[in-house]
Amino acid sequence: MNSVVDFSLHSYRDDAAPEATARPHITVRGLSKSFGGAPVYSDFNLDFPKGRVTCVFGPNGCGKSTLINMIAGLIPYDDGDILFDGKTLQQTTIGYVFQNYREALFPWMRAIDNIKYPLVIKGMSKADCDARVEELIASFDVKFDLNRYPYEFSGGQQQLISIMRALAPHPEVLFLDEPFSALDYEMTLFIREKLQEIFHTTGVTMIVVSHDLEEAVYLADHVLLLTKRPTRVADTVRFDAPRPRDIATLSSAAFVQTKARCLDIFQREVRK
Ligand SMILES: Nc1ncnc2c1ncn2[C@@H]1O[C@H](COP(=O)(O)OP(=O)(O)OP(=O)(O)O)[C@@H](O)[C@H]1O
Repeated sequence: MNSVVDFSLHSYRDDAAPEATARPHITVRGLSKSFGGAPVYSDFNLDFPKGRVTCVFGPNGCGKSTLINMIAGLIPYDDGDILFDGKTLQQTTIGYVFQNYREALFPWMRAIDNIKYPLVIKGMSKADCDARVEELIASFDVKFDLNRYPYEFSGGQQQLISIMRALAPHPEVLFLDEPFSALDYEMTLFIREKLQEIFHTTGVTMIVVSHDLEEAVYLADHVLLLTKRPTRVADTVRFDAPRPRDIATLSSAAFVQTKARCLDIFQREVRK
Protein backbone atom coordinates (compact mmCIF):
# COMPACT_ATOMS: atom_id res chain seq x y z
CA MET A 1 0.00 0.00 0.00
CA ASN A 2 1.25 3.50 -0.77
CA SER A 3 1.90 5.58 2.28
CA VAL A 4 -0.99 7.85 3.16
CA VAL A 5 -0.35 11.51 2.56
CA ASP A 6 -1.48 13.12 5.77
CA PHE A 7 -1.69 16.89 5.46
CA SER A 8 -2.05 17.36 9.19
CA LEU A 9 1.31 15.83 9.94
CA HIS A 10 3.24 16.84 6.86
CA SER A 11 5.40 19.90 7.12
CA TYR A 12 5.78 21.14 3.58
CA ARG A 13 8.19 23.94 4.08
CA ASP A 14 11.10 23.69 6.41
CA ASP A 15 9.98 26.83 8.20
CA ALA A 16 6.31 25.87 8.39
CA ALA A 17 4.88 25.21 11.82
CA PRO A 18 2.71 22.09 12.06
CA GLU A 19 -1.02 22.86 11.83
CA ALA A 20 -2.60 21.76 15.05
CA THR A 21 -6.19 22.05 13.85
CA ALA A 22 -6.10 20.43 10.41
CA ARG A 23 -7.45 16.95 10.96
CA PRO A 24 -8.48 14.71 8.09
CA HIS A 25 -11.93 15.23 6.66
CA ILE A 26 -11.88 13.03 3.59
CA THR A 27 -9.94 9.79 3.70
CA VAL A 28 -9.19 7.99 0.48
CA ARG A 29 -7.88 4.45 0.88
CA GLY A 30 -6.75 1.91 -1.70
CA LEU A 31 -8.48 3.76 -4.52
CA SER A 32 -8.19 2.21 -7.96
CA LYS A 33 -9.64 3.36 -11.26
CA SER A 34 -8.92 2.33 -14.85
CA PHE A 35 -10.37 3.51 -18.12
CA GLY A 36 -10.37 0.81 -20.81
CA GLY A 37 -7.80 -1.22 -18.87
CA ALA A 38 -5.40 1.73 -18.46
CA PRO A 39 -4.97 2.60 -14.78
CA VAL A 40 -5.36 6.19 -13.68
CA TYR A 41 -5.27 5.40 -9.96
CA SER A 42 -3.92 2.25 -8.39
CA ASP A 43 -4.00 1.72 -4.62
CA PHE A 44 -4.11 5.48 -4.07
CA ASN A 45 -4.26 6.88 -0.53
CA LEU A 46 -4.81 10.42 0.61
CA ASP A 47 -6.24 12.50 3.44
CA PHE A 48 -7.84 15.89 2.76
CA PRO A 49 -7.74 18.18 5.80
CA LYS A 50 -10.93 19.50 7.34
CA GLY A 51 -11.77 23.17 7.04
CA ARG A 52 -8.93 23.82 4.63
CA VAL A 53 -8.67 24.71 0.95
CA THR A 54 -6.81 22.06 -1.01
CA CYS A 55 -5.95 22.92 -4.61
CA VAL A 56 -5.23 19.99 -6.90
CA PHE A 57 -2.61 20.63 -9.55
CA GLY A 58 -0.83 18.28 -11.97
CA PRO A 59 -0.03 17.54 -15.61
CA ASN A 60 -2.78 17.45 -18.23
CA GLY A 61 -4.78 14.28 -18.09
CA CYS A 62 -3.23 13.03 -14.85
CA GLY A 63 -6.64 12.53 -13.30
CA LYS A 64 -7.46 15.68 -11.31
CA SER A 65 -11.10 15.75 -12.37
CA THR A 66 -11.37 11.99 -12.12
CA LEU A 67 -10.20 12.16 -8.51
CA ILE A 68 -12.72 14.75 -7.36
CA ASN A 69 -15.48 13.18 -9.43
CA MET A 70 -14.90 9.85 -7.70
CA ILE A 71 -14.85 11.50 -4.28
CA ALA A 72 -18.03 13.43 -5.10
CA GLY A 73 -19.73 10.28 -6.38
CA LEU A 74 -20.11 11.49 -9.96
CA ILE A 75 -18.20 8.56 -11.39
CA PRO A 76 -17.68 5.09 -9.91
CA TYR A 77 -14.33 3.70 -8.83
CA ASP A 78 -13.11 0.15 -9.23
CA ASP A 79 -11.84 -0.41 -5.71
CA GLY A 80 -11.15 1.38 -2.45
CA ASP A 81 -12.93 3.37 0.23
CA ILE A 82 -13.71 7.06 0.56
CA LEU A 83 -15.08 8.41 3.82
CA PHE A 84 -16.04 11.88 5.05
CA ASP A 85 -15.36 12.23 8.76
CA GLY A 86 -15.89 8.49 8.89
CA LYS A 87 -19.25 8.79 7.06
CA THR A 88 -20.21 7.61 3.60
CA LEU A 89 -20.96 10.01 0.78
CA GLN A 90 -24.67 9.28 1.16
CA GLN A 91 -24.51 10.52 4.75
CA THR A 92 -22.66 13.70 3.75
CA THR A 93 -23.83 16.97 2.20
CA ILE A 94 -21.56 18.11 -0.59
CA GLY A 95 -21.62 20.89 -3.17
CA TYR A 96 -20.05 20.74 -6.62
CA VAL A 97 -19.22 23.58 -8.99
CA PHE A 98 -18.55 22.45 -12.54
CA GLN A 99 -16.07 23.91 -14.96
CA ASN A 100 -18.68 24.29 -17.65
CA TYR A 101 -21.43 26.35 -16.03
CA ARG A 102 -23.36 26.45 -19.29
CA GLU A 103 -24.00 22.74 -19.04
CA ALA A 104 -24.23 22.66 -15.26
CA LEU A 105 -27.33 24.81 -14.76
CA PHE A 106 -30.70 23.37 -15.73
CA PRO A 107 -31.66 25.53 -18.72
CA TRP A 108 -35.40 24.98 -18.24
CA MET A 109 -35.35 26.33 -14.69
CA ARG A 110 -35.14 29.95 -13.64
CA ALA A 111 -31.93 30.82 -11.79
CA ILE A 112 -33.78 30.94 -8.50
CA ASP A 113 -35.15 27.43 -9.03
CA ASN A 114 -31.68 26.16 -9.95
CA ILE A 115 -30.42 27.48 -6.62
CA LYS A 116 -33.33 25.93 -4.72
CA TYR A 117 -33.03 22.59 -6.48
CA PRO A 118 -30.78 20.81 -3.93
CA LEU A 119 -33.09 22.01 -1.14
CA VAL A 120 -36.25 20.88 -2.93
CA ILE A 121 -34.87 17.38 -3.51
CA LYS A 122 -34.02 17.22 0.19
CA GLY A 123 -37.70 17.84 0.91
CA MET A 124 -37.27 21.29 2.46
CA SER A 125 -40.43 23.39 2.82
CA LYS A 126 -41.06 26.27 0.43
CA ALA A 127 -40.66 28.79 3.23
CA ASP A 128 -37.27 27.36 4.26
CA CYS A 129 -36.10 27.23 0.63
CA ASP A 130 -37.10 30.86 0.13
CA ALA A 131 -35.36 31.91 3.34
CA ARG A 132 -32.15 30.14 2.35
CA VAL A 133 -32.16 31.76 -1.09
CA GLU A 134 -32.67 35.18 0.49
CA GLU A 135 -29.70 34.50 2.74
CA LEU A 136 -27.54 33.59 -0.26
CA ILE A 137 -28.68 36.64 -2.21
CA ALA A 138 -27.69 38.84 0.72
CA SER A 139 -24.33 37.20 1.31
CA PHE A 140 -23.41 37.34 -2.40
CA ASP A 141 -24.83 40.81 -2.72
CA VAL A 142 -26.67 39.75 -5.87
CA LYS A 143 -28.21 42.68 -7.70
CA PHE A 144 -29.50 40.91 -10.80
CA ASP A 145 -32.94 39.33 -11.18
CA LEU A 146 -32.80 35.62 -10.38
CA ASN A 147 -36.21 35.07 -11.92
CA ARG A 148 -34.60 34.90 -15.33
CA TYR A 149 -33.33 31.77 -17.13
CA PRO A 150 -29.66 30.78 -17.23
CA TYR A 151 -29.15 31.77 -20.90
CA GLU A 152 -30.13 35.32 -20.01
CA PHE A 153 -27.07 35.76 -17.76
CA SER A 154 -23.41 36.41 -18.50
CA GLY A 155 -20.89 33.60 -17.99
CA GLY A 156 -19.71 35.03 -14.70
CA GLN A 157 -23.25 35.43 -13.43
CA GLN A 158 -24.03 31.83 -14.39
CA GLN A 159 -20.98 30.63 -12.50
CA LEU A 160 -22.07 32.67 -9.49
CA ILE A 161 -25.51 31.03 -9.68
CA SER A 162 -23.78 27.62 -9.83
CA ILE A 163 -21.80 28.48 -6.70
CA MET A 164 -24.94 29.65 -4.90
CA ARG A 165 -26.67 26.40 -5.84
CA ALA A 166 -23.71 24.37 -4.57
CA LEU A 167 -23.75 26.27 -1.26
CA ALA A 168 -27.51 26.24 -0.75
CA PRO A 169 -27.64 23.03 1.32
CA HIS A 170 -24.75 24.11 3.60
CA PRO A 171 -22.30 21.53 2.24
CA GLU A 172 -19.63 20.02 4.44
CA VAL A 173 -17.36 19.81 1.40
CA LEU A 174 -17.36 22.08 -1.65
CA PHE A 175 -15.77 20.72 -4.82
CA LEU A 176 -14.82 23.10 -7.62
CA ASP A 177 -13.49 21.80 -10.93
CA GLU A 178 -11.59 24.61 -12.65
CA PRO A 179 -14.21 27.16 -11.67
CA PHE A 180 -12.47 30.07 -13.38
CA SER A 181 -11.45 28.53 -16.66
CA ALA A 182 -14.37 29.92 -18.64
CA LEU A 183 -14.44 33.34 -16.97
CA ASP A 184 -12.87 36.61 -17.98
CA TYR A 185 -10.25 38.14 -15.69
CA GLU A 186 -12.55 40.59 -13.95
CA MET A 187 -15.05 37.87 -13.12
CA THR A 188 -12.24 35.54 -12.04
CA LEU A 189 -11.09 38.12 -9.50
CA PHE A 190 -14.65 38.61 -8.27
CA ILE A 191 -15.34 34.89 -7.85
CA ARG A 192 -11.96 34.38 -6.18
CA GLU A 193 -12.87 37.00 -3.60
CA LYS A 194 -16.27 35.44 -3.09
CA LEU A 195 -14.73 32.00 -2.56
CA GLN A 196 -12.42 33.44 0.06
CA GLU A 197 -15.38 35.05 1.81
CA ILE A 198 -17.34 31.79 1.73
CA PHE A 199 -14.38 29.99 3.17
CA HIS A 200 -13.94 32.61 5.86
CA THR A 201 -17.57 32.61 6.92
CA THR A 202 -18.36 28.89 6.64
CA GLY A 203 -15.01 27.13 7.14
CA VAL A 204 -16.19 24.58 4.55
CA THR A 205 -13.61 22.07 3.35
CA MET A 206 -12.85 23.11 -0.22
CA ILE A 207 -11.22 21.09 -2.97
CA VAL A 208 -10.38 23.07 -6.07
CA VAL A 209 -9.00 21.61 -9.29
CA SER A 210 -6.91 24.18 -11.09
CA HIS A 211 -4.61 24.18 -14.08
CA ASP A 212 -3.30 27.63 -13.15
CA LEU A 213 -0.52 27.39 -10.58
CA GLU A 214 -0.76 31.03 -9.51
CA GLU A 215 -4.46 30.65 -8.82
CA ALA A 216 -3.92 27.34 -7.03
CA VAL A 217 -1.35 28.78 -4.63
CA TYR A 218 -3.34 31.98 -4.12
CA LEU A 219 -6.42 30.09 -2.92
CA ALA A 220 -4.79 27.17 -1.18
CA ASP A 221 -3.85 26.18 2.29
CA HIS A 222 -2.33 23.14 0.59
CA VAL A 223 -1.41 22.53 -3.02
CA LEU A 224 -1.69 18.86 -3.85
CA LEU A 225 0.69 18.07 -6.70
CA LEU A 226 -0.08 14.96 -8.71
CA THR A 227 2.21 13.02 -11.04
CA LYS A 228 1.60 11.71 -14.52
CA ARG A 229 -0.41 8.47 -14.79
CA PRO A 230 -0.59 6.12 -13.02
CA THR A 231 -1.17 8.97 -10.67
CA ARG A 232 0.54 9.39 -7.32
CA VAL A 233 0.98 12.33 -4.99
CA ALA A 234 4.22 14.02 -6.02
CA ASP A 235 4.14 16.29 -3.00
CA THR A 236 1.95 18.63 -1.00
CA VAL A 237 2.99 22.20 -0.45
CA ARG A 238 1.54 24.34 2.28
CA PHE A 239 0.80 28.04 1.85
CA ASP A 240 -0.20 29.73 5.05
CA ALA A 241 -0.38 33.40 4.07
CA PRO A 242 -3.08 35.18 6.08
CA ARG A 243 -6.57 35.68 4.63
CA PRO A 244 -8.13 37.55 3.04
CA ARG A 245 -5.46 37.38 0.41
CA ASP A 246 -5.29 40.15 -2.12
CA ILE A 247 -3.19 41.55 -4.90
CA ALA A 248 -0.29 42.19 -2.48
CA THR A 249 -0.26 38.46 -1.65
CA LEU A 250 0.74 37.73 -5.25
CA SER A 251 3.98 39.65 -4.92
CA SER A 252 4.85 38.58 -1.37
CA ALA A 253 8.05 36.60 -0.85
CA ALA A 254 6.12 33.66 0.64
CA PHE A 255 3.85 33.45 -2.41
CA VAL A 256 6.70 33.67 -4.90
CA GLN A 257 8.70 31.02 -3.01
CA THR A 258 5.74 28.67 -2.67
CA LYS A 259 4.88 28.97 -6.35
CA ALA A 260 8.51 28.34 -7.32
CA ARG A 261 8.59 25.27 -5.11
CA CYS A 262 5.41 23.90 -6.71
CA LEU A 263 6.76 24.61 -10.18
CA ASP A 264 9.99 22.84 -9.36
CA ILE A 265 8.12 19.72 -8.19
CA PHE A 266 5.80 19.89 -11.19
CA GLN A 267 8.64 20.12 -13.71
CA ARG A 268 10.53 17.31 -12.05
CA GLU A 269 7.45 15.09 -12.25
CA VAL A 270 6.51 16.00 -15.78
CA ARG A 271 10.01 15.29 -17.07
CA LYS A 272 10.05 11.80 -15.55
N1 LIG B 1 -14.89 8.51 -19.39
C1 LIG B 1 -13.61 8.28 -19.72
N2 LIG B 1 -13.30 7.30 -20.58
C2 LIG B 1 -12.02 7.03 -20.93
N3 LIG B 1 -10.96 7.73 -20.45
C3 LIG B 1 -11.22 8.73 -19.60
C4 LIG B 1 -12.55 9.07 -19.18
N4 LIG B 1 -12.49 10.10 -18.32
C5 LIG B 1 -11.17 10.42 -18.19
N5 LIG B 1 -10.42 9.58 -18.96
C6 LIG B 1 -8.97 9.61 -19.05
O1 LIG B 1 -8.45 9.59 -17.74
C7 LIG B 1 -7.35 10.46 -17.62
C8 LIG B 1 -7.61 11.48 -16.55
O2 LIG B 1 -8.62 12.38 -16.98
P1 LIG B 1 -9.00 13.67 -16.14
O3 LIG B 1 -10.00 14.44 -16.93
O4 LIG B 1 -9.34 13.26 -14.77
O5 LIG B 1 -7.62 14.42 -16.09
P2 LIG B 1 -7.31 15.93 -15.65
O6 LIG B 1 -6.03 15.87 -14.91
O7 LIG B 1 -8.47 16.51 -14.95
O8 LIG B 1 -7.14 16.56 -17.09
P3 LIG B 1 -6.98 18.10 -17.58
O9 LIG B 1 -5.77 18.65 -16.96
O10 LIG B 1 -6.81 17.94 -19.06
O11 LIG B 1 -8.27 18.80 -17.19
C9 LIG B 1 -7.14 11.09 -18.99
O12 LIG B 1 -6.14 10.37 -19.65
C10 LIG B 1 -8.48 10.90 -19.67
O13 LIG B 1 -8.34 10.77 -21.05
